[in-house]
This record gives sequence, structure tokens and C-alpha cells, in this order.
Amino acid sequence: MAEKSPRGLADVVAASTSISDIDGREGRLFYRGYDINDIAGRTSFEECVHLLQRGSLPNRSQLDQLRSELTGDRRIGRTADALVPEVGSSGSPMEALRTLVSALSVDDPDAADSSIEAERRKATRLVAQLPVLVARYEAERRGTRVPEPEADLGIAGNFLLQITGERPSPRAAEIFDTCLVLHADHTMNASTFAARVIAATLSDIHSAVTGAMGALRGPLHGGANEAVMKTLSSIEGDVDDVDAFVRAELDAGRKLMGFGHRVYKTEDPRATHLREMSKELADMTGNSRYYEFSRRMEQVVLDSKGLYPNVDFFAASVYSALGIPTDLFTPVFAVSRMSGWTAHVIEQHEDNRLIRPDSDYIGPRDQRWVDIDQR
Ligand SMILES: CC(=O)SCCNC(=O)CCNC(=O)[C@H](O)C(C)(C)COP(=O)(O)OP(=O)(O)OC[C@H]1O[C@@H](n2cnc3c(N)ncnc32)[C@H](O)[C@@H]1OP(=O)(O)O
Ligand SMILES: O=C([O-])CC(=O)C(=O)O
Repeated sequence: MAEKSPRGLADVVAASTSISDIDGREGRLFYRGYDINDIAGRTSFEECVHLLQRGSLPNRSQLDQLRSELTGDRRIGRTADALVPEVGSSGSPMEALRTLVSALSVDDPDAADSSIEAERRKATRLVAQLPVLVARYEAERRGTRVPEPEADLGIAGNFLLQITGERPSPRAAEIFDTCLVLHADHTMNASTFAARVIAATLSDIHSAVTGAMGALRGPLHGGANEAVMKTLSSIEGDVDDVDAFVRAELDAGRKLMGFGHRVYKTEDPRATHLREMSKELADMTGNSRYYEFSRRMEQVVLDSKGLYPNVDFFAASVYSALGIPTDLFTPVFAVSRMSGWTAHVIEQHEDNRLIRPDSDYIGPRDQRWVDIDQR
């Protein structure tokens, strides 16, 4: 019998990767050896996609090449497009988008090609298509049309334009671009692990990222950013009411979304950047309510539970200040994480072995079979 694994596979090494690395004690994150603190705010999301999917930071001509591929790849196929009205009116956006991402495979120009070269093209295409799919979903439920993308804006700027209907200020676009960089990859998180398990059966990249969308949706993972916003907006009164709210939640044995992490034993380095951007946006917009609530909440949670905010916590006040609807926060996470998921699927396929762990049977044994009429 195999040795018992820790609950939730804590500290179990499930894959070898050269895509990202975390030092949980020191609170450090690296993308292909680059410290996130050196990348965030200095590297565009498109450069980050090149780093994760193609293995290196691009030079100017490589970046131009990737940008033109991403622009050319934006179109979503007829099948997914026709499904938007069907899935767009009910349920949650993540539910709808999980289905729509799956449908992208039907009209993919490389649908019939399962080579690694075709998989690389599909990976880039998925990064280009998901923001458009989210915008298409948003336009459908608002009864509007998706604004045309603007040539001088990147993925981040065009996404804000297409979601809010207004061209973002240069600084708002930069801030959102940094958010996409910060969320792009994170070692063996639940959705990436799900994607790798699917890829390891030699299934296709669309199947893998559809499974990842399902895993990301849960409130213990990417769904926490939406839950944080709901918490912040549910607190009535002023900042002094935050203390009582937090204590009541903790006394009732409820978890506060956006706090705690399986790997970080100190502050998540992404939260540090997001906190700064939340403050900057509060100053820019003249509305500091959610920033101040967040600051107070993190202090009370740290004092009473010793827990630090994770990436989802300050992302909530940042996205809210950027005018993104609350139920699109997790889809925004997916827009970024698509780059990491696809990089991991490629890495898995380049050196594959089926992922099939063991289980620890805890049910009854030696049961006596009885005929159905005697049960
Ligand atoms: C992008 C991301 O996925 S980041 C994570 C997003 N998820 C969240 O923010 C949801 C809230 N946080 C959590 O649920 C957890 O901290 C997780 C899921 C992130 C990590 O889970 P685990 O490593 O399994 O830790 P676990 O849930 O066992 O928590 C350990 C202890 O800390 C407590 N704890 C952990 N997080 C929280 C929290 N947010 N609020 C209150 N208590 C918490 C648990 O109740 C538990 O206490 P106990 O030992 O007294 O029972
Ligand atoms: O690593 C994790 O478990 C969750 C996380 O922070 C992420 O996916 O960004």
C-alpha cells in the first residue's frame, strides 16, 4: 500500500516545471527565474506571455511578431459566437465562459492538427481570444456591441475599452496591464494542476483549459476576488465598522475571502503591488472607501488570525476602481492565467507521463453482497 499523502496534497511535489517558482517563506515569486518585483510594472502582459509560453523575454522584433499574432488571432469562431446568446442570460459569467472556451476548439484553424507546433499556435490564440470572449459576453448581456479594438492599445487597454465602453486613461491601462502580469502564473495552483492532469492523458489544450476554468471558478481559488468585493460592499457604515464585521465573521467560524495561502507564510508579493495600485486608484478616482476598508480589514485579520492577504484581496478594489463589474473579476483572472495554463500544457506535453496518484481507501471492507429484493 502506498504511503498516505497529506490532506489536500500540501507540500507534495506534483510536477517539475521551469515556468514559475515560489519561495513561500520569503514571499517571493519568479517567472522563469525573473523576480516578480522586477517584472511587475516594467514588463507588458504581451512580454509576459512570450516569457511564459516561449521561454524568454522577447526582443523588439519578437514582441512585434507576437503582438501581430495576437491581433490576428482575436477573432472568435462561429460556434462560440453563436453560443453567447444561449449562455449569456442566466448563470454566472464563469459558468458561461467555461462553456464558451470549450466551444472555441470547434472552429480553431488548427483543430485537426495535434502537433506541438499547432498546440503552440492554439496557446497564443487562446490568450488572444479569451478577453474578446469576455467582452462579447458582457456586450450580449448589456444588449450592446463590442467596441472595435484600438490598434495602439494592448490586450489590457483593449479589454478595459471593450468592457467599460470607454478608452482607458494611459495610467489605468498600465495598472490593469500590471494586474494581468501579476496573475499570469503560480506554480502548481489548483487550476494549473487540473490543466496538467488533463493534458497528461494526451488530451488537447482546449480540454485542459476548460477544466482549468472550472477549477479557477471556486471561491477557494480564483473565485475569491469576486467574493472579496461582495464582502467589502456588504459592510455598511464607515471604516470603523470593519473591525466588528471581521470579528463577527471569524467568531462565527467563517473564512474571510482573500486571506491565507497554501504556500505563502508571509505576504504574497503580488498583494504588495496590488495594494499600491489600489491606493493609487483611490487617489486618482477620489473614492477611497474600498481601499480604506481593505486596509483596515487586513490589519484586523493579521492581528486576530496572523493571516496575510493573497492576490485576490486587493485585486477586488483595483478592478472595482477600473470600472469592471464584480462578476467579471474571476473571468479577468482567467484572461491572465490563460497564459500560464497554456504554457504548462505545452510543458507537460513536451515531457509527458500520465498523472495518476494513489488513494487511501477509508471505506468498509469485506461487505457481503445481498440481492436487491433483500436489501
Ligand atoms: C488565487 C488564489 O487561489 S489565492 C487563494 C484564494 N482563496 C481565498 O482567499 C479563500 C480564503 N482562504 C482559504 O480558504 C485558505 O487560506 C486557502 C484555500 C487559500 C488555503 O487553504 P489551506 O492551505 O488548505 O489552509 P486551511 O484552509 O486548511 O487553513 C488553515 C487554517 O487557517 C484558517 N484559515 C485559512 N484561511 C482563512 C481565511 N481566509 N479566513 C479565516 N481563517 C482562515 C483555517 O480556518 C484553518 O484554521 P484551523 O487550523 O484552525 O482549522
Ligand atoms: O497558488 C495557489 O494555490 C493559488 C494562487 O495564489 C494562484 O493561483 O495565483
